[in-house]
Amino acid sequence: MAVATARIDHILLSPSEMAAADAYAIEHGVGGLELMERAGRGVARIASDYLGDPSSDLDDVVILTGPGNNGGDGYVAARYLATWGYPVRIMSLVDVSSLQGDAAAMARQWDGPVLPADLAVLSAAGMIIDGLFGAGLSRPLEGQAADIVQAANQSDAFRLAIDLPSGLDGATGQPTGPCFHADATVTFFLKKPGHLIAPGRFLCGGTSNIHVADIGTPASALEAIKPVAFANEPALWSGLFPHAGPFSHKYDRGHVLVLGGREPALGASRLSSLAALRSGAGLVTLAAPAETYAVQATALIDVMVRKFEAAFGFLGMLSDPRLSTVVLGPGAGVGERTAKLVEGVISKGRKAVVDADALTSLVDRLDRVRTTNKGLIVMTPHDGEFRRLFPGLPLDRDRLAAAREAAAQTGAYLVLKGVSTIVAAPDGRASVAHNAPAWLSVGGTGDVLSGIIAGLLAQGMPAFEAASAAVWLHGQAAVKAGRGMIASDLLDILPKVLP
Ligand SMILES: NC(=O)C1=CN([C@@H]2O[C@H](COP(=O)(O)OP(=O)(O)OC[C@H]3O[C@@H](n4cnc5c(N)ncnc54)[C@H](OP(=O)(O)O)[C@@H]3O)[C@@H](O)[C@H]2O)[C@@H](O)CC1
Ligand SMILES: Nc1ncnc2c1ncn2[C@@H]1O[C@H](COP(=O)(O)OP(=O)(O)O)[C@@H](O)[C@H]1O
Ligand SMILES: [K+]
Repeated sequence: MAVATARIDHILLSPSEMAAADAYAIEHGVGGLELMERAGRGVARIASDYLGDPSSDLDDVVILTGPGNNGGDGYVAARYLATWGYPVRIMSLVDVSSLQGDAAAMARQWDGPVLPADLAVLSAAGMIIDGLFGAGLSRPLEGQAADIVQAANQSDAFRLAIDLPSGLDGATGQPTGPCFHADATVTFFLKKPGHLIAPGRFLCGGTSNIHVADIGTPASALEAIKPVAFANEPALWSGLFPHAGPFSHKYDRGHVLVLGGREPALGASRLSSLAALRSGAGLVTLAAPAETYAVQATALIDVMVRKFEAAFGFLGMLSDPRLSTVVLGPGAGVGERTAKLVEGVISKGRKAVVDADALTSLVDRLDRVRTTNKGLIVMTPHDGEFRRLFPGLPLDRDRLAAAREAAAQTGAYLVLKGVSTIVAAPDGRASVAHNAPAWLSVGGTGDVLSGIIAGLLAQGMPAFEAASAAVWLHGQAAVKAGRGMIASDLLDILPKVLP
């Protein structure tokens, strides 16, 4: 399938990959000035959508321009908006004579007012468009740039960012220091990871206010760039999503084994078991530690419950080759006993979803997992678990890089949970979710997620797509559940969001 005809809008490009795409466009006959013309026109279009029709009582649109091409886009947007009848002024951070290349050429085409930086003007603006810095941001804002951004943030004006809010790192979604707080953002060709990874997504104005303008970059640019980051949307994984066919048998649809939890978290493994069934697994067995058997067998109707006394009893269940996928962790208890079970499952080559207590049990024991690994492992840490497992990785500075590095180090698929859950594969691919509502942060939802992942793995879905699909479905079910949701609500709603 040629990239040019495939759906591509879920692809994310880092700022350096975007620079390569721009260079490719220029090499292939789309001139730099033409790219900038289209970029600025795209910004003007979106700005006019937010502003409404031009009228004499509109407050000024102030376009902030900086030293690079982001400012060049600002000059183009100014020209279009003025032509369409909006009251526009440019406020330039730099002396216009210092501009170079395309930006200088676009500045020459602007014959309207150019003001020096003046914080008072900002407080009276109706809209502030940020063309200070975009993908070329190379250090934290300071001095006058920082003052302007802070004054813009305090104004009542609508704030629109060109490409990226100034001060936001497009690769990581982290502000590098002072940062423009946009109500909306217009970017070009494709989004960048920083548009989706929190807090970047919120600094850009939230998913529904992040717009992508087509500036003529040929999709064939992606063949050379070979993108490895994706927005977690159905286009990424729906082609591989398992669906029961007319002749499906329950054994074709996978059999998941869930390690049963212990007091006080017996419900955690029940949530995982039911989520695996809801996501389409044909059979689910919960392996209950003997003292919990009666409770679990009474509580569960759709899930089979088997009793075990010791590690060998649990691992002995895997003599049934149909038990292809195991969930380890929810409510399992932290310590050597759980670590041994994880090691045993992994050494038997089963697909393993390693979550919660099983992850904490692996702290300082990750090497054992690496050396016994014969199968496919998906780890689902939240920040606390991630920090304990991978203390050297830059979680606070760059979640995407941290998740990728953890996957590369362990050979496992990483699901780094949080506001914008990241799935990272050992081969470098990563997806960034942007659909989870804040009310998903309630006890037990992580257990549901690990069950969905296992259910999809058991049906043969490849791990990167299975984990990404599970994260998306989990978020989507939570959106549909609405505020006040509890983890078990997700089980009932899941069938309604399945593709
Ligand atoms: N063909 C294309 O490429 C297209 C590009 N497009 C647009 O171009 C934008 C990228 O343009 P760009 O590469 O010129 O970078 P931009 O963000 O304008 O700033 C770089 C300048 O800022 C400076 N600087 C950086 N940080 C700083 C700081 N904290 N404080 C002070 N200075 C700082 C930096 O200086 P330096 O790092 O070299 O010292 C350099 O001078 C992109 O976001 C999109 O809007 C579209 O038109 C589509 C076609
Ligand atoms: N602010 C938030 N917005 C959206 N999703 C969130 C937020 N905080 C947490 N989540 C999600 O909630 C789930 C919590 O999982 P986890 O921390 O494992 O909880 P538990 O162990 O209680 O099941 C994860 O899927 C995570 O991505
Ligand atoms: K900007």
